[in-house]
Amino acid sequence: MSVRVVARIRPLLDKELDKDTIVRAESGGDGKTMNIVRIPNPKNEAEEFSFSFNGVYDMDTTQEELFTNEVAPHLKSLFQGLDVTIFAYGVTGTGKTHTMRGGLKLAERGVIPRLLSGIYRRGKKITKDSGGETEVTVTLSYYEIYNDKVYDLFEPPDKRSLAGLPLREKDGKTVVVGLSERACDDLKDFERLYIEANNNRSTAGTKLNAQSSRSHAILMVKVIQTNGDETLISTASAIDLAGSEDNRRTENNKERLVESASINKSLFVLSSCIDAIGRGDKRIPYRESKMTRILSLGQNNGITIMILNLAPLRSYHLDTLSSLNVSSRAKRIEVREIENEVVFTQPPRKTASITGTSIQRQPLRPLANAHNTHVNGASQKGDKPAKAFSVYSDRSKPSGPRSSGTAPQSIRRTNSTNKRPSDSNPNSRPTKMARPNPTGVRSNAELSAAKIEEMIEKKVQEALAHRALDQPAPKPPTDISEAVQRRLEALERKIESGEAEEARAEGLRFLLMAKQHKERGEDSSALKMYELAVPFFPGQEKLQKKIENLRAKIRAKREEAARASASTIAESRKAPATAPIPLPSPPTAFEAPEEDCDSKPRRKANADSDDEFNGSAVFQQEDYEDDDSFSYKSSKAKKHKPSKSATKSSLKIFADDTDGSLTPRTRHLLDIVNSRDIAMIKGLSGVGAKKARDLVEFLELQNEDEGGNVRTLQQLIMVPGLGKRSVERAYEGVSALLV
Ligand SMILES: Nc1ncnc2c1ncn2[C@@H]1O[C@H](COP(=O)(O)OP(=O)(O)OP(=O)(O)O)[C@@H](O)[C@H]1O
Repeated sequence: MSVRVVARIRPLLDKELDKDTIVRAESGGDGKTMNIVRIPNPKNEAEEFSFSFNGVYDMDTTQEELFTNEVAPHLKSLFQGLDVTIFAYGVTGTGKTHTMRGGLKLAERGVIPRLLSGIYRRGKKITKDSGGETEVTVTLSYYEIYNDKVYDLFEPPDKRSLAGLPLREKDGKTVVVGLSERACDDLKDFERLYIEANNNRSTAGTKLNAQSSRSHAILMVKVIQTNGDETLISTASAIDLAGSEDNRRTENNKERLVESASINKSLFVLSSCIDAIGRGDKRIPYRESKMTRILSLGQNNGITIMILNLAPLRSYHLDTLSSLNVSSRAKRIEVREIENEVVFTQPPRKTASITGTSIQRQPLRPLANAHNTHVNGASQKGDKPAKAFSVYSDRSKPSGPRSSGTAPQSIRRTNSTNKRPSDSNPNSRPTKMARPNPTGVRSNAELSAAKIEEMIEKKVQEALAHRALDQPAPKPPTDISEAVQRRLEALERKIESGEAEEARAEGLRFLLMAKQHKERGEDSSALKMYELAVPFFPGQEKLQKKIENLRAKIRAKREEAARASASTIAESRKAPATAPIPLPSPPTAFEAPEEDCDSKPRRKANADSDDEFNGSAVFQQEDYEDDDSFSYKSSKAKKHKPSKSATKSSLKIFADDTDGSLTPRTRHLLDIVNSRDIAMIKGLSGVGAKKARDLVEFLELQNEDEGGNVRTLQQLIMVPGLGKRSVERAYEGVSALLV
């Protein structure tokens, strides 16, 4: 089944009543159902474009009509085990939040409260029809993606960590690690939780919308049906995306601009994903933004409904065309309608009990289609400690009075391997816990896994607090085992280096994207990416210069385009039009419209060429010579000054690089790497899941025209995060396989 795409045109607001409207809904072939949106060609008002959708809702459509037609029919499928994803997409101020959340009055309630109401009603009916044998429970997770960071909306903002919650791929699904989950028994519960959580959402007034969402908000409603020892879990996700905005119209200040650039970037990636899926590309750039990773359009099973929100106003003309264009392409995305399977519960493990209630360790299990890892931790507000650092924490949380007993405690998915949770969870580190304790101070076996995690988290908090105070962290307590101690130290080291590295890597990603946009001739997008890179490289004069040059170039292009269009109009007044005006390719949500008429890929050979990125034009050599995350990209510079690791490598395995001929082993290793198949890559010795993901992410950022592939082992060791030792180990592993 394809993604169902419906468009909704919002009415004029009071302040807009005198404004010109240009968007119309029309019925298609049968003369009854509205499924066409019409909008004039901005270059020739006499001509109209039409876009067809699975449904079109005009200005008079009520909240109830939209829900009844588009969402209610899928409630049955949800209870049959299908996941349902509904997301609102559109330019800022077009009514996404109104559609998804709506107002407080009954008639104004949006898709989300109506969805919950429908779920409770159906759940009660199922329980009643089964004579009370089937129990239906509902849990909620709610998070936002703000500036490409994930934050739990059930946590107050002051408890957020700077880095946000990490994402992990698990069994082909993206999960948010450390996200809380709340039991939600009825609509009253829901309203309380939802209103409270929405207060934590990042919104702000902009010129285009007095209460503009500055983040993408994702509500996950998990429906758990239990009958004896059988459990069926399905998830309804309701997503209110932030709106794309043209910053020449928003008059956004610096902070809003950063948010806006991040919003626009993620929406641009979404439209690139839609394009890539439409073209049938092998690689879809999901990983370039967290939102697209989570949304996983075309990869998620179940039912997906995209609601395109439109404003009818002329002032939105180009933006409206852009979003019409993106969403009409989304219609072609196929989604597999696969139901979740019924699974059998297993008795709770006795050892997992800490507080008297039975609490199971299950942070990273592939549970349902949840993005959530605390399946049974339907925690109450205030239970959760401040998260200043995101560690894998499967520490059981004390259940609040309401939460205990509401969410099932021991649900297992059959699509996970038939292992016990701790077996399939790499973070539970059972081997470390089982190590003998040479100090004899305290046996590891006496520590529960949850206790260890608690100690680690406490330690991490302490380290962070001391770092903030610029004081050395205190010596660790002596009553912990050596294994735990080693892990604590490793974590501390990670904290020390992690944040800076993460920030640098993010900055470099923006630079790389800028380069790619520039090479495609998309100067406005390139400019945005350079601007996004600025906070990561403060005071870089060359970067500033680059931005200024690009701005000047865009300005010059606009002036030239204006002159050209003025002369075309003059010409056309002289001569009658004979040929039809070709359908322009509307700008993407991210592109400045002016570029659209001239967005063909082209290469420049002037001084402004991005080839500078391969040398030190933007950054002085000393700025990045220690930065191996940048060194691979500086391949040309490296030719002149090979890295120490490259020149000094005495290893025989690197010898076959030099004469250009590759041994079968090297070729085999590079084939695995270039396959970009994470499962295969992480199977290499010395390359874990994280390195595999980073490697694939890195490869995806490489330009196709630069080859896009790693061709030698020397290049492979220069890939950020790998290094010589990992490559040697991977090579040795391949050797062992081939021997
Ligand atoms: N169908 C509708 N009926 C009545 N008012 C609407 C409708 N759709 C939107 N509005 C009003 O339009 C304004 C903008 O809507 P909303 O905040 O939902 O836009 P948005 O697309 O979520 O914007 P942003 O992306 O900036 O968050 C609000 O005042 C909202 O109440």
